[in-house]
Amino acid sequence: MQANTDQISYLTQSEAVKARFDKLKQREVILEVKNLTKVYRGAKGETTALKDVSFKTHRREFVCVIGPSGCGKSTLIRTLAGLESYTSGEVLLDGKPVTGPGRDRGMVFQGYTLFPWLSVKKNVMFGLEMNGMPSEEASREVALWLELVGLEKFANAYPHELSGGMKQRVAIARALVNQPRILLMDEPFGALDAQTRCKMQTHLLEIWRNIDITILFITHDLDEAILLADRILVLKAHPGEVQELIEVSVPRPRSPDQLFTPEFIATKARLEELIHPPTEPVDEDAVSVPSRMIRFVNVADNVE
Ligand SMILES: Nc1ncnc2c1ncn2[C@@H]1O[C@H](COP(=O)(O)OP(=O)(O)OP(=O)(O)O)[C@@H](O)[C@H]1O
Repeated sequence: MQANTDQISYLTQSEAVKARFDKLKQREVILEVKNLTKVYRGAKGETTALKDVSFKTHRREFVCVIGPSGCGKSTLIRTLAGLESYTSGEVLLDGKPVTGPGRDRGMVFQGYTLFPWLSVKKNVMFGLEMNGMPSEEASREVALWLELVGLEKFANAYPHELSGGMKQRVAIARALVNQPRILLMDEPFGALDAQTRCKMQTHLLEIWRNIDITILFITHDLDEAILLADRILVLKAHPGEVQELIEVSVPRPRSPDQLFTPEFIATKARLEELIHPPTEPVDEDAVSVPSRMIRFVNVADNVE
């Protein structure tokens, strides 16, 4: 693939992309986060994980959240899921405050969270049955969602018989079967190999195109964020604050073939600039490589 080196600004939008954003912003707001602040108080003192974070997500919008380690991505998604309390601010779903977990939010995590003792079908049915849906009806519902994620032939398989990508497809079906208003995804493809990850990204876009779902997706991978998102929320760390909410100018439909287009390159350069600024303060997780390495074995030959 040849890189297209024509330089454009990441802010430049074609007429079609601009028209799409204009339309998107007219859609109803599904999620509104207003001045969200979360302070953890522990033995070592206070940590402001999120400070005055504000943004809106429109119906059927795909928003990715990126930022350096410790910028509060997990805290944000856990708060939106209702699994974490917040110190101040507001989280509104369809205009109503989020006060705890609810079926209106579906969750998909990086770790495989399927019940190993249940079949694929039973894993997806679990939530419906817990909510009192009769088995026969739940079974019919599940069949539709398994078809959507391409796993209808694996309904009776058990999680240990599935690949990592297939397990995540089950997790997506399980989250969607409750027909949530928003799907919250915390690095769902982070544990997959590069090829499976790429297939899953394409598959997720296909699902998103076909159903009425709004997605908030956390990732460390800049290419993944650009490939998937309408807008990318960039957070900075210590404290976790919004740096920029970027409208991705890469036209849809998206595919990995766009990786070297001017829009993609310009957006990625901007994200790199925000996440790895030249005068970056000391990163607490950075591992420094010692200039001289201790040898633990007395080998006669050098390997290179
Ligand atoms: N339970 C907790 N108690 C105290 N501090 C916490 C707790 N959970 C997170 N933090 C702190 O809050 C900040 C944000 O953490 P969080 O895990 O949300 O960041 P993150 O962006 O998801 O990080 P990573 O990308 O490394 O997973 C960090 O400084 C972290 O040390």
